[in-house]
Amino acid sequence: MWSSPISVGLRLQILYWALGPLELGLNELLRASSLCLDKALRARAHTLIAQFPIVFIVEAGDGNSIIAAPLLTLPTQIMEIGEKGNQWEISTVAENGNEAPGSDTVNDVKKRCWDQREALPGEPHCVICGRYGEYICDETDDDICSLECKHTLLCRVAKSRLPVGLSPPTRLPTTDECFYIKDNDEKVDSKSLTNDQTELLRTKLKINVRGDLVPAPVLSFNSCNLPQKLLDNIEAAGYEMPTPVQMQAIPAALVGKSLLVSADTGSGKTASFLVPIISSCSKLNQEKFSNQIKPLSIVLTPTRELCIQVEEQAKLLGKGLPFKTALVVGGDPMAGQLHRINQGVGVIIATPGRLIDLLTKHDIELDSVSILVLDEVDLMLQRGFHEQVTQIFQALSRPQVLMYSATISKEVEKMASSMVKDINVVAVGKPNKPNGAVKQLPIWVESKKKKQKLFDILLSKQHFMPPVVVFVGSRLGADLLSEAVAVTTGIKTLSIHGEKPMKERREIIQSFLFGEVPVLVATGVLGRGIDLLGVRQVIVFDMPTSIKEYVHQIGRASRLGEEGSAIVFINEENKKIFPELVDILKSSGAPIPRELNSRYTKTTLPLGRDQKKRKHSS
Ligand SMILES: Nc1ncnc2c1ncn2[C@@H]1O[C@H](COP(=O)(O)OP(=O)(O)OP(=O)(O)O)[C@@H](O)[C@H]1O
Repeated sequence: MWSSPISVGLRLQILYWALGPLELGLNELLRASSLCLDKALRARAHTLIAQFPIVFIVEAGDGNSIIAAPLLTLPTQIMEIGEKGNQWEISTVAENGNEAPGSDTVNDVKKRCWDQREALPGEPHCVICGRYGEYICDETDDDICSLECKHTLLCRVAKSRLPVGLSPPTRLPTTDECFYIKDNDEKVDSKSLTNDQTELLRTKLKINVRGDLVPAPVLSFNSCNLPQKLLDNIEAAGYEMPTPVQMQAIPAALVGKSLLVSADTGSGKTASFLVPIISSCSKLNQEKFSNQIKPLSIVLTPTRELCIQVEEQAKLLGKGLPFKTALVVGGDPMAGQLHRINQGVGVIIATPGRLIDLLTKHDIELDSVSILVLDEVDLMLQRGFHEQVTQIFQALSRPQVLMYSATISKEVEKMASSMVKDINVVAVGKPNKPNGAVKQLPIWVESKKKKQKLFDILLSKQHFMPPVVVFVGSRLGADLLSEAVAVTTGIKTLSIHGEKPMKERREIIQSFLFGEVPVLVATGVLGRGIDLLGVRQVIVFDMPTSIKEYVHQIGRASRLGEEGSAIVFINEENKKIFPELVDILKSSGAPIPRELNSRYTKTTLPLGRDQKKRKHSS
């Protein structure tokens, strides 16, 4: 056991680095301070330790009494920070995943999750944290590692039994790949990372980058030279640390790179373009163009709902800064939108059709627009939107272009590169795959039995996890199904689709998010980008015709890596997407229904010799 006291009163910092086998000098380490005694942070840190070999370096806030040096030679250490009298005590509690020598907790029931060791291959895993599942929870018969995880498990079970309409679950910490850093004084200078270190960091964060001179990822919002007010707003929004896509995209966008970014649904892509926009606009407004009344940036999204949501987030992050927003969507009066733009705005958030309408009917100068964002870019470059987007693009004078989606194909990449020269590609995680936190449960259901199956699920205490979004393929279908659900099950249900007036759509989403209505039947209008906090279950009643839309729809069941589930109805009518669906299900480790498997095998396996002959002779 190694320990060292630090006098209370000194601000403590935890510096850490996912080192792997690499050895770095202290000066080369990323500097990142954080409130090390915060319980949630410690829990998260321990999760990180479970994933990577990490060195924790602890130093006092005055920067002098660095006690990290001896640790650098020990690549995997787990440190505990505790209070003793008026001293903080720091001790090694584990090394390389084993109990630390002298630990007296070996035979006791483990209290906390991080007291438990990693599970070896073949050993039982804790259903909550994945560590060694040393105990069995009597109430549920699940393997668990500690009292702490037992408590979490029982809370979850209790929550899943809550009656319909109660408040949505609280947020869990962000994904494990996220690093918590909150350095108050010292700025992390990513330029000081060597190429090898940058590569290592990107590998750890599953970031892939193509293009020239893309800056290294940052581990903290504080490292981005953002206006202090913006940093305050980020903190007030509860963003303790950047998500991986934000770590890479924010610094790259801030140096003016045009980007094509793909990352999982619910991984924080919106803030990764809003933060650079707000930063540049408010700096411009403050420093040079205090009287600037021309719009400085444009965000285009495919739906009104998404525009509203992006504007809300922009307002939240831009609060108190010289940065105004204008929402330009159909359904709201154009005069008000025009008036707002003429007052001078930092960003116009618009659907392409309405913006073109506004531009053709009124004289709006866009020559000051320096950033254009295409959210859900794969959809924006598809027929229907492509022409409008090109028209808007041509009205601008060579802006920096930031394009985002969870699904970006090679074809979209080609189109993006032909539209914008020297575009840099940033891909976080596995491209075009569903968010791994969403458990997919495909069920083979014949079309005429789908309604009954849905009612059964909604009436089942075990399977119904409100609030639930049910995705259907048509507007009429949405209305009819929502009515049928309400009548048959007695559960309050509403429908939402593009034919309903804007005001009504807003109210429906609100009552759903407030828990007044536990089931919402929606068309694709809610399929992309919408951040339905609290929704952990999606039912895909009508399988969309494209696998991309499927990935987006089931993505509504998880935000920032929180676990969710998607029950998916499939049958013969979806055969066009069987190959892609099977591929997605296989790569996600999801079960594949027998009927799907046999049909897929029939349609995709190369013909055997006999079959070929028969085919030839017929
Ligand atoms: N750094 C952060 N820390 C904590 N929460 C965050 C952070 N960044 C974003 N969020 C929250 O995470 C949620 C998901 O973010 P967002 O909607 O931007 O995801 P997305 O990647 O755009 O998803 P989709 O592909 O579904 O549109 C939002 O509620 C957002 O407020």
